[in-house]
Amino acid sequence: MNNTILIKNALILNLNNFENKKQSLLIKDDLIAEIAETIDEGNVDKIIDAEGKILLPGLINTHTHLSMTLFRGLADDLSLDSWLNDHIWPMEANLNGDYCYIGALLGAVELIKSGTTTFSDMYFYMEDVARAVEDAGIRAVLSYGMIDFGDAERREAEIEENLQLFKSCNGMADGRIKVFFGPHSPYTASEDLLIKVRELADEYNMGIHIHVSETEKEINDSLDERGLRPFEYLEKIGFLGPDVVAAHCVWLSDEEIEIIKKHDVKVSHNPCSNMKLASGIAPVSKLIENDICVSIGTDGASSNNNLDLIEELKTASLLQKVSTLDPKVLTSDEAITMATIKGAEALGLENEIGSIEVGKKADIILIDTNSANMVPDSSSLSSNVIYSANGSNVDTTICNGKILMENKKLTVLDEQEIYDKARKAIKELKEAI
Ligand SMILES: N[C@@H](CCSC[C@H]1O[C@@H](n2cnc3c(=O)[nH]cnc32)[C@H](O)[C@@H]1O)C(=O)O
Ligand SMILES: [Zn+2]
Repeated sequence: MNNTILIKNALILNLNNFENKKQSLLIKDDLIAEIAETIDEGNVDKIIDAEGKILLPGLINTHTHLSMTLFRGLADDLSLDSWLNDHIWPMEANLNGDYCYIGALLGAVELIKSGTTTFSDMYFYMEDVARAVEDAGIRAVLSYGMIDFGDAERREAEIEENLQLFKSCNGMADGRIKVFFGPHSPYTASEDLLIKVRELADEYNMGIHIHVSETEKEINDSLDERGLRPFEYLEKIGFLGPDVVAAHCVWLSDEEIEIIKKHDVKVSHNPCSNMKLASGIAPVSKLIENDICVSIGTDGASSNNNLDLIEELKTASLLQKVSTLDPKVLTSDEAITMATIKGAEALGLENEIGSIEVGKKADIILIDTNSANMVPDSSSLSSNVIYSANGSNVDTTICNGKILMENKKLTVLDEQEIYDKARKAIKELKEAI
């Protein structure tokens, strides 16, 4: 017996279809089954009237630390170095699986409410994050953040932990969960760790999620230590490939842009985190000019401080315009692709998600234009979404054919209960310091 949902009168914002034409879309089980001007309403289980609403693919956030919602507002106005070493890492020392589960659920509430259906995460206690993903109904790529600082024993344990996560969670939750390797960065993971990860990623056909070239300090330290910039070093040790998603990529030489292009490395751009930690401005328009796949990420809620991907896209666009003094760069159409098809490509999921096409997974959101900040209707749907809207204009969120929010009401998660538990968790974590 199929579960069918008909969405009618929707303005579909698709990659090749930036038109204002009302259409209907039929969901059968977890898939988009039909898109047409009209679809027969008989025999469908549920009808959603999307009059005045823009329909687009569920958004894809390619760099998060979801459980860090617990540390939102904990330590603001600091550099990355001090923020991590003096504040975040001491707090993280007291985390456990239950705290990470509740932090991930809080993150999931925020993602669903702001229209993100897929996120790529790197953190600890990832089996518990997987449990939260399963319960919340969203889609995720999960990696365990591996750090060895050159310690061989720690290296073995970290790799084992990530492999264990792969074995226990890859394909879990009706295929909504996929597992990647998560070597934290070239400054916290040793050359031996990175080389081993490359070998295992090839063996297990797993992607790799890593932070690269986030701050100027990272570049200078890398030059001091090895005489090479981070991407030059990663290329030299044979680490790079099309399965690598590099978060940040702020400090890049022209030669490194060539290296990224040559190895088809995927970039996750995180403008709010880069601005807040004063890390710098990633040369995104230059990367796009070079046909490099640039996706979008929020980073953790503790360096952002929210997970609103529409706000992130607007920031990305405006930041490129002001830094190049060219208003034509990073248009709203390009911004939409960063959170949809480019995000899917970055995660190797382009055949499943990232666009509204028959046969793809039914990961769909509706944005209500009947809101003060979206009236009158812009001639371009993407302009109205990127420049005028924010996550709170998202009205309906569907993932894998299941409705997770309708008319701004969550259908699966109990948000008040989650807020209360998250407040209690952070209180306990602060007391433990
Ligand atoms: N197994 C590791 C866990 C690493 S999880 C990933 C780490 O990335 C940290 N993190 C969050 N945002 C950033 C960032 O922007 N740059 C670098 N690290 C970050 C986060 O706090 C967490 O410690 C360990 O034993 O420490
Ligand atoms: Zn990060």
